[in-house]
Amino acid sequence: METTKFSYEILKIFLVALIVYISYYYYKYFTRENPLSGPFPLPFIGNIHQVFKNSTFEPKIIQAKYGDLCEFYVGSQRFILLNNDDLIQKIMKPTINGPFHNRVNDDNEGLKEIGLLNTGLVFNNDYDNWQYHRKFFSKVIMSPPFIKQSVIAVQNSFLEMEKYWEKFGENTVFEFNHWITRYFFDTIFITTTSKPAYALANYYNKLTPNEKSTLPESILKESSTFIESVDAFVYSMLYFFIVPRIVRNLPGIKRYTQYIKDRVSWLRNNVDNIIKSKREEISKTPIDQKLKSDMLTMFLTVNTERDITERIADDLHDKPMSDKVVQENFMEVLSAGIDTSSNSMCFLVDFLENNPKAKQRMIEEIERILGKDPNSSFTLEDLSKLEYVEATIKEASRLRAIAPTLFKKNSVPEVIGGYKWSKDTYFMMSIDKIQNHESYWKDPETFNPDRFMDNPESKNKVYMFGGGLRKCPGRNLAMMELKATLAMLYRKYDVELLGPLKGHVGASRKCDELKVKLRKRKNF
Ligand code: HEM
Repeated sequence: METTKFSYEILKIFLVALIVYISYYYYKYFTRENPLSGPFPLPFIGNIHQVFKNSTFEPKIIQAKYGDLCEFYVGSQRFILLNNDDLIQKIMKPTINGPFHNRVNDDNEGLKEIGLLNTGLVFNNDYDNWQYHRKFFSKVIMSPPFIKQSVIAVQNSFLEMEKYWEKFGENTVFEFNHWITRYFFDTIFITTTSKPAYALANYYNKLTPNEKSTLPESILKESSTFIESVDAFVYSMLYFFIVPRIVRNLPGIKRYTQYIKDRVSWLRNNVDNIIKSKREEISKTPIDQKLKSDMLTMFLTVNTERDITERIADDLHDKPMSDKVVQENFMEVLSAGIDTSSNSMCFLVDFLENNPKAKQRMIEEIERILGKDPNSSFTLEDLSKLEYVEATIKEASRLRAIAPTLFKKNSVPEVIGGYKWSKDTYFMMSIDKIQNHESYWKDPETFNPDRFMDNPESKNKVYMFGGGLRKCPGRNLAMMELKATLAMLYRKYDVELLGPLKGHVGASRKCDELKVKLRKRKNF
């Protein structure tokens, strides 16, 4: 009897709390600033069920129904969805310490929980701290010596990948997306640490259990778990940012939340080991001997007596970087630099194989500029002459943006789309829609790299690398890598697609499956 009464009291409290929550939720909704059209939100989830379809984030569905300036909710968080180029001009201006500098609010509990708020670059709201990291990042990654070194690394990785392809023979079905992820992983890893990761070799060994290629001792014990964890780390950014705590902790979902947390902490521990080993290498290198010029060594020596960065840091930031800060920067290089390039490459192959005329034109340019010998090496200067290849990359990115949505928020009240918005409004730019908007692009659905050759100005309307002060600092490196990879693949191989590309959109657009056959070209 007592127990029944107690349960009844608990139920009563629960119901009252629920009614208060729902009433408050809808009070906030009906009194919101500048009501726009958009789907009606539900308590707790908002419009999650309408923007996520088959695990894919699809704000385009909202735009199609509610227009270029509209809104939707995730939980109780309101997002203003911007779907045309005019609406984002102010946000994309590179203004120092401008009002749209940050992507997220200072109090985002999810990003705090996963340890991503105000660290590194991506979710760093502390302008001075961000500026220090950014300066360092830009000076290293965008510097011609670093990119020249990467041109060599990318060619070496491709040669290694081909060696394995040759062993399999021409009738093999290759899971292109898996090969290319490992190829970019090896390339980025060697340029950032001077150490080989052997991700390609490990993958080859996994596919051929009877014919193992022997591997020397590596700094990285488990390259496939490492790649999986980088993947989870990238996903954690969207997941912890967007999914409300209450949903993350629902029975069933909680296990998945824990899985992501475990992967991220596994990655952090392993990155710490790499840093430790690099520190040891530096301390064991005699003082009169030159240190390696990789990115990790730069991070670890900046503002020390062995600084190899030629004082990239400025007088305001004159302290060495702690291991924690190095860990954050290094994880951002891995998370931002591998998936983005490998997924771009998969979508490019898919487009080119479905558009033989553009492919032919691209191959002609490659052969004209790099020569007919498919084994000859090339330089950064050679790659910079590949204009049609660049147009192809832009066009693929226009149609299948790797970052199909970008978030920004305003730190002071601002006017966007004719409405004045209070500070801390979330704006979501639908890059997918903006880059396919029929009011700017002729035949937007058609793959046509020539549009950039005929009208070079329109390149500025493609936001492959975002915009403003936070535009991707890896853009020169990424463009070089994509051009080089397209050139090495297409000057030597005929690619046969064995089915449609399968993919989805999570934190970024991802290729989940691309099966191909690779045959050496007949004329070679
Ligand atoms: C095809 C390859 C790539 C694509 C499509 C890409 C795209 C982007 C985009 C769209 C942004 C957001 C910009 C904005 O908010 O306006 C971004 C930011 C960023 N990217 Fe990339 N990226 C690529 C490769 C790389 C590489 C190779 C690196 C580093 C090695 C890198 C490092 C970063 C970092 C650190 C940020 C955050 C910058 C900040 O907040 O200040 N990315 N990237």
